[in-house]
Amino acid sequence: MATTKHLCGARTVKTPNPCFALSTLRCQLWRRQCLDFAVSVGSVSKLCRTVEGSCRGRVLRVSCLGRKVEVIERSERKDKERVDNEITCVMKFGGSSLASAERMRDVAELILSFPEERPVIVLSAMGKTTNKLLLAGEKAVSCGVSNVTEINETVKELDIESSVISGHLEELEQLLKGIAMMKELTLRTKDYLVSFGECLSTRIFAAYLNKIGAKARQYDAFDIGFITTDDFTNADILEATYPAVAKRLHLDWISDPAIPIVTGFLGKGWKTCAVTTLGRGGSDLTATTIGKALGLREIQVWKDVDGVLTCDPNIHPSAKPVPYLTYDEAAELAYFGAQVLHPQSMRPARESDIPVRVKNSYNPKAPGTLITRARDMSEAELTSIVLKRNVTMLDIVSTRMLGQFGFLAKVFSTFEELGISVDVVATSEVSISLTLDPSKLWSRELIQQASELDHVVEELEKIAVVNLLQRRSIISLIGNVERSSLILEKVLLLPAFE
Ligand SMILES: Nc1ncnc2c1ncn2[C@@H]1O[C@H](COP(=O)(O)OP(=O)(O)O)[C@@H](O)[C@H]1O
Ligand SMILES: N[C@@H](CC(=O)OP(=O)(O)O)C(=O)O
Repeated sequence: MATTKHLCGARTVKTPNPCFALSTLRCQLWRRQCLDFAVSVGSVSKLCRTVEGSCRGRVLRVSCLGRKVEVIERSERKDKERVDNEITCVMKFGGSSLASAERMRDVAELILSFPEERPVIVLSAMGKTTNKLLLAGEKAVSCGVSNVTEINETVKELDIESSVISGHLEELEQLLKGIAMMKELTLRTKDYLVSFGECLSTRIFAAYLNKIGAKARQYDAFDIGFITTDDFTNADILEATYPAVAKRLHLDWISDPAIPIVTGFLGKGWKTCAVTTLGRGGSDLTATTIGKALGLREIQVWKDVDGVLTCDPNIHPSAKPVPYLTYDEAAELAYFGAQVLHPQSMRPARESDIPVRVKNSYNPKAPGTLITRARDMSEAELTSIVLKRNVTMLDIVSTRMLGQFGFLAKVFSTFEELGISVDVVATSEVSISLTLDPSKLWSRELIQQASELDHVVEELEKIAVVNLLQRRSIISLIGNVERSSLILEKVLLLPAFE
């Protein structure tokens, strides 16, 4: 049974007429950041009856009786209680699912095969478009402009008006000419350049859905409220994104329902207002952010594998799907190198407790992996093995005597001052070995990286002997921490380690 409780402060609003009551209520809801719900209340204000809708994961009911407006929060969310026609889930399709015109058709068919769902669709760039755009940018710097013609082929094959993307293709050509002229490709320009991948794929897909009679509307994430830091190529999503995205998608949905097709990976820097990207694979994060913003029932990420696997299938082809994971396990897995999910993508899902399902767009019948807050760990030992390559490692040995205090504090304050993120740490009293987060280092220019590393070593050499080791790897075992001794025992007894 769902329990009900009054929303404190907005319980009863006595006003001269119901419309006035509703506008007062709307103000209160706006102040509480219940933006999407405030909008839906606005749209039914003329009916002045009872309306129920979800807002940031909460189900709210508003009853209007004459001059009284009552707001009730239903604390238990139940599917059957959801308002008819509400958006139900987000479905994200990555480049691996959208490699060709034929794949676009399959994905459209897949989406329409779930008539009970009313999804928001998040798309990455088609196939390897992001890499190709980066390559085109680098070529433009060194030897002039190259052609990006494959997209035109897709448009032809799907029988879509070329005008859908012609403006963007012209803009892309101009940009490449600009890069060739300047002989410079900054991080900011790189983000603008790769954004064409998602801007084009979403426009093509929305046009195709509309052509086959499924009403769809294309959105650029940077235009609907995805506000980020200005860290080009590795931006973080800011809190203001949630209410803004919820408001925009909800408003459009209730006034003129159409399947929203949103660009993954992209945002808008809050200071520069320039296009930013969320780090490679960032469309997963776009999907979970939309899930949290709209308080959806489920977030689905559709890949080219049967879910999260026990290891990278490119390393071990007989890797098996893992049926259940917790948000924490999935985040660790992603952070320590499993390419299948973006490292930050679990955060919005965990914060709003929305299940994430990893599915295979090439094999939709496979159950995939369900990621939730908790799972039955009674049988769990080792869940997955992950490899992270290209790691920089530092061995730092104190030059001071044993028993002197403050050594570790000095080491970590050096990293803090230089703004460098530390990954894995092993310590003894006079020595410390640590690895540096490659994603944070990759986001900077190579020259800058090298000089930053030199600077770290220089600073640390004031208190220690430092050995810098590059191109190392970390192998992580993701499993039940309560059984870590057992797992380590098994690992260390493997023949390869004998
Ligand atoms: N532990 C793992 N489980 C599943 N896939 C993995 C794992 N480690 C690496 N991968 C690779 O990740 C790929 C899927 O991720 P990705 O290419 O980012 O998909 P998409 O482009 O659809 O977002 C798989 O094709 C697989 O090769
Ligand atoms: N297109 C971007 C963003 C992304 O999320 O891609 P994918 O979903 O294909 O990993 C990239 O290649 O990084």
